[in-house]
Amino acid sequence: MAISDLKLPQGVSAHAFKSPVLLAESLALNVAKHLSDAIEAQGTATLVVSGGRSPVAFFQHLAKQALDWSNVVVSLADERWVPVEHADSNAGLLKKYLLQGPAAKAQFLSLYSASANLEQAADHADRLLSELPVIDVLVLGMGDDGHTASLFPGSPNLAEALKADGTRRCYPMLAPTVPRQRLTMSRALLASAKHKILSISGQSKLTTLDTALAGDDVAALPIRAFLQPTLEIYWCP
Ligand SMILES: O=C(O)[C@H](O)[C@@H](O)[C@H](O)[C@H](O)COP(=O)(O)O
Repeated sequence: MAISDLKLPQGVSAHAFKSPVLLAESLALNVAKHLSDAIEAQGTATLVVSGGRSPVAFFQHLAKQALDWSNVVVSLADERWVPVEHADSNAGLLKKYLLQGPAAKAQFLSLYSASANLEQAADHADRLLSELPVIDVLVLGMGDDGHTASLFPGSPNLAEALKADGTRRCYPMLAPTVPRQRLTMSRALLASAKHKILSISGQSKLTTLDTALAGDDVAALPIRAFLQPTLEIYWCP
């Protein structure tokens, strides 16, 4: 199927690119524009990004954008509960590819803490996130199973974390794959972002999106929580 076959609701738009590099370049320009507009309007800008493997090129392009990085706060939609030195750490990924050069001046707000257990780490991140300014730009990813951030179908805290009007900012979650212990921003916090973007690649994710658009059980496919105004979808094969 093609991205133009998706039956997108009003307020949800899609951009298709021929390659991951072209997507990364365009996404970086779009995000940088929103961040510089926010800095101009309010003095600071807040960016929340996702981890995984596919955002590397986007991070590298974004790091090259001329921005007043010292006035940018960066955080993660979700984190694996591993120290920053661990190969699976999203904070580690960010430090390696985004918070480099001038972008190293950005303030990074980490969800990870070396607490006694995952629940305590989530409580710690929840408190810390009360200091997070309004999110100007959110970049989500999505798995083939319809998870986004670390809102995984079947995870014990999913129903709570998916509450549209919830006040908690961070939840402990269990992923189906290692590292299983995750920390995720709640749906309510993620949805409060002013500009929401979903960046995905590959045919299988288009199929997941098509299935998600055809139903409304958010717990079955948590990405459904974000397929509503306003969302920009970036896709490449
Ligand atoms: O820490 C994580 O794993 C992510 O934040 C996760 O939600 C990711 O965005 C999706 O799993 C898609 O990952 P890819 O874009 O690498 O396929």
